[in-house]
Amino acid sequence: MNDEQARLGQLRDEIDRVDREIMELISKRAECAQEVARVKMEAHPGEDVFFYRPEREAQVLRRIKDSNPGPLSGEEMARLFREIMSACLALEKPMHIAFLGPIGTFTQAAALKHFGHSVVSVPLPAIDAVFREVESGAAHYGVVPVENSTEGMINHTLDMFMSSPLKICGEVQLRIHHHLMVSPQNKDQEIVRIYSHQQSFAQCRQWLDTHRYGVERVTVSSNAEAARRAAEEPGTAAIAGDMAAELYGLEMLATSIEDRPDNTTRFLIIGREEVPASGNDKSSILVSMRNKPGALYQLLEPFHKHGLSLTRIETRPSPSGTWAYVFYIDFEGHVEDKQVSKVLSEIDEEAVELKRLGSYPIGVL
Ligand SMILES: O=C(O)C(=O)C[C@]1(C(=O)O)C=C[C@@H](O)C=C1
Repeated sequence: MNDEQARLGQLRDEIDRVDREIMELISKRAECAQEVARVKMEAHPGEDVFFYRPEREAQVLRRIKDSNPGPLSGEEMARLFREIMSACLALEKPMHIAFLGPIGTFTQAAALKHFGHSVVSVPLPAIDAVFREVESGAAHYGVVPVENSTEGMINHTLDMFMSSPLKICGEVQLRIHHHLMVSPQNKDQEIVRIYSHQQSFAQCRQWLDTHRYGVERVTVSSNAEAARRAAEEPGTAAIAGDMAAELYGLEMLATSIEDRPDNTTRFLIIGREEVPASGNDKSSILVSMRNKPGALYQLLEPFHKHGLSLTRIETRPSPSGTWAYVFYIDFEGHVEDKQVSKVLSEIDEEAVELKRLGSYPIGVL
């Protein structure tokens, strides 16, 4: 045995020993989670117990990120703990998560990033179907896209909140990388058609105009559907993400072709109950004001007066004649905070209608 082999042998023995310790500790943690489930059930016999605690998960992940000693990055360590917590929660109660499908979409990637892989993920064909699945109780939570840094708001999601009783329970951001991909059998063929979702075409417009000018672009219902078609049809390619490429065994012709290097989509987690404060939260509301001069000023003034940061304000057309404008507003803070309740009661005095969509932890991962 040479020096290298001897040294590698020692290090691998050490890794085996550490792995055993990690396994014992993870098992201990899983037993604690099982005990937590027993305590929750005993305290609420016969009731619908909420095993998933978004505020607690955000606190755990923040603590891990902040106290991580390295050499792994804080993000990487939090990702590992995300999966451990996901497996612990599945022991308490397997969670059903509805998302805008089909399998292989960026929304599924966002759902797994937020909840970890130990959930039952339920693909649905449309944003309103995700809302319905959660409203009916068939799924515990849902995941829907709400805004993209290149293309702006996903209005369909915003409009759903006007009529839905669901609450926003969390948010997750995903860096979106688009790739041009083909079936390995079609690799050397000329591409005459590219399939993708309309949002992805929009996010890759300049790249396409420069590198695939004149090739037919066909819009389909999702990136995963684009990948499925490219896998079957000779002479075609798809623009989609890593998950779809893997699912349909496609090969990349060009990677990360999005026009903006920071292309990011924000997704919302929707559920049936309100989330207690986690210590670093955001809130969302829908407000309709009377159609009179100074209405927007009246709406925004309480935020300034009480020192609350707005993170987004969007105007949407009213669904009925009585609503002149509907504003969708995100701001920092939780409804349990004194400042937030002051702002909301001041807005309530002036507004035609104020709908609290929920307070939820600012995305950690
Ligand atoms: O603290 C709880 O209430 C738990 O159920 C434990 C635990 C965890 O594994 O840390 C699991 C699931 C919850 O979503 C939050 C935390």
